[in-house]
Amino acid sequence: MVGSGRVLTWAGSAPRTLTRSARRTAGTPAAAPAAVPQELAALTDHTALDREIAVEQRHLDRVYARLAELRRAAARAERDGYRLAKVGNFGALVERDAMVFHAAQRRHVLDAEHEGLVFGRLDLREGPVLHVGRLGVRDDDAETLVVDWRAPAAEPFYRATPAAPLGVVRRRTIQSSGERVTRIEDDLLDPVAAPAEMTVVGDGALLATLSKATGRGMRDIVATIQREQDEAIRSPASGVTIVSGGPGTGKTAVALHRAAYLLYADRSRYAGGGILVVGPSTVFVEYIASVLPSLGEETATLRSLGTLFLGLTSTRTDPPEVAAVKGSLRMRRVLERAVRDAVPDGPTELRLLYRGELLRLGAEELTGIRDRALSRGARRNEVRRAGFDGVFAALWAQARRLRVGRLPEQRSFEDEIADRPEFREFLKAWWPRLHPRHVLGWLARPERLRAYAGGVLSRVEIRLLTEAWRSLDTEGLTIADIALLDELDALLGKPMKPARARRDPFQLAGGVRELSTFGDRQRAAREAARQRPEDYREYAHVVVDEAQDVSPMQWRMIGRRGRLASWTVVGDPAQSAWTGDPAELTRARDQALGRRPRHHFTLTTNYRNSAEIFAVAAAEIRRLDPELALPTAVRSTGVEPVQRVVPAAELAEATVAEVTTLLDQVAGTVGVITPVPRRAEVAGWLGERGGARLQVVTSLQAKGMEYDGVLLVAPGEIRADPGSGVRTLYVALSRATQRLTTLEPAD
Ligand SMILES: Nc1ncnc2c1ncn2[C@@H]1O[C@H](COP(=O)(O)OP(=O)(O)OP(=O)(O)O)[C@@H](O)[C@H]1O
Repeated sequence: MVGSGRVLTWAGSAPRTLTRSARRTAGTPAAAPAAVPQELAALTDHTALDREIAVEQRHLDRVYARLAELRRAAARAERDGYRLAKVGNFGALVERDAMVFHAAQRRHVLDAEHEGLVFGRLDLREGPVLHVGRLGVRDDDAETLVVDWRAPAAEPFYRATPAAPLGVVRRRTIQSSGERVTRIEDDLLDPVAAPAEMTVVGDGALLATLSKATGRGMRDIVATIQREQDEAIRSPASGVTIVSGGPGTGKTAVALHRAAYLLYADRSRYAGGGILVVGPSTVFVEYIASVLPSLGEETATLRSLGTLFLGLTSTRTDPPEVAAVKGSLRMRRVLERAVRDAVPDGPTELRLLYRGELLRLGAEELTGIRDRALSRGARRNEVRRAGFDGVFAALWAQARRLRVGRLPEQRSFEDEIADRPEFREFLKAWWPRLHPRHVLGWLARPERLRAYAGGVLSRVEIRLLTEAWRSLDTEGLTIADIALLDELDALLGKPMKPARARRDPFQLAGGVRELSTFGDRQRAAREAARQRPEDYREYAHVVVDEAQDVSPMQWRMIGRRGRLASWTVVGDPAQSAWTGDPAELTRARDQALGRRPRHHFTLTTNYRNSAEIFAVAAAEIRRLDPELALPTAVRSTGVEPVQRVVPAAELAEATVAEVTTLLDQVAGTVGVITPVPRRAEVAGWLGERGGARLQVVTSLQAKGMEYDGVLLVAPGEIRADPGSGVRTLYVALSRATQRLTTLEPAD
């Protein structure tokens, strides 16, 4: 494994029985395969490979036979268990629990995890051989057939290196298709302890995996997690785990595997409370959506920053300079002023004829009543009643001052007025129940924005917002607007509703555990996730991906959902498009994460890009910071990126031609990355070409994405943005696994 050093490098997948001299090569760290030494190449022996595959096949056959048995036993045990439960006492319930749990757990997970069930083997200095897989399986005499990848016993599979073999002599990665072993890849970690007959085969599992074509969705990396990644995945459950590293270092993969690890380590806490995974865009969330289900975990909630608030979906991005204003903490002050203001076009006075006298409240009095009701941080939707009471009190005082004849008791006076439809209409129009979207609409009125933002935002910033919100009604919300809506929601508050107790799906009343099987628990966790209200905020764990692009206002939005949570935060500052105040960003982030202890991890190897592609991306970011520590790309393909300049008039034609070439050259996906304003135009040029293999995204949507081939259209326009152009271009240049072409239009 990378970082642990390749032990032997083989031509093709030919196996080799170790010789003394070969063993001595173990422990030489090398990120990419070296040339095959002559002396070793001579030892190529296909029979040895077949023999090793046959050994693993025998084990796999045992595992699947045992699983079939367990499934049958589980069905039987469940039937018997339910019969027992009919006895109806607590003891019977507990017995049923014990009876069916283990077998049903295996049965359920087997259904989800059939493919690639066993993927690893450890030959240890001492003790029996261990096989590692997607779930744990024991034989009927309690012998361990497979260890769950998340169990402590599996740790050496990910952590052992030649320098610190942790008792592992040989680590083997096993690939299979259905129930058949198709390939094995070995690392010899402790050659001195290796018995003479030990065989070591393969090119190394990691490189074999990385060379596979990219699909539309991200894959899990459970079979090839690297040591530094494993340390982050298994870091303590509490507090905040912060993972940083350059492009392609597996930050997203680590974050998702960590979520699966936490669900394994403490299922009732994390499945019950819920895990929220936040990514930058809907395109990205779709891309990562299959990873957790492929690990047998379906209960996490995946959201993009544009879909975190009350079922709204926004995919539009603002230009960086506008996003910087909308994301600034100063917007809080602007929004606070807005929520205290009078409703636009609402009534400015109240006139009521009461027993021949005119009762009148003017604008000033009404404002005074509103201000008093809203004092001390009261939330507008929650204190409507106080506002109404203020109006009643003012009218009553006036009626008394005017000595209205036959004035009844105050209570009857109020009842009489409250019965009047025109009065009720007034109250509704004067103090309506407000949705955050209403108030955002007020901000889109230039005169109101100027009033709210005066002294808080600069004139330039106010102009930027005015321009941006001019199209609010026609083009809809942007991703940055969603955090403003969430802030407004917090400021406005909710109208009071009677509290409804939440049922804990993991417990029966009286503390008796109702749900006894793993299947039941999984279903209950899914059910709990479904039952969560739209604005659920009590997540047990929050994962923030591409954290470098979360604005201060967005940190506040996410923070509201993670007050009770532990956190995993992954990102790379060098890829940030944030051009606002960095101090604000730190402040908002620290506030969201609170004082929980922090655990920092840095990933240093780029698994995505070929070395040739990453060299181009690295040169771009070095324009900003020549000293920046960058990851090392592990694979070299020998294919240099293509950089073309074409006359602007020929850009469409060249785009179509280059995309066609890339679709031919790579087996997997092709991404076309464009400057934000050009996406629709470029997508139009390409039409239906490439089908599901082709995706056209903006440079901002490209965050976190990965394609086998990338065509980058007009990179110079992306770079030209003075705030974050170079960083955004760095992101775009680091999306490809195999081929990268850039097309620059020339004037
Ligand atoms: N240990 C591993 N084994 C196999 N593949 C891996 C491993 N680690 C990462 N990868 C692959 O490398 C690619 C990049 O991983 P990922 O997207 O998680 O990186 P990232 O650090 O989040 O990148 P970026 O910051 O550029 O968005 C993915 O295809 C992932 O599956």
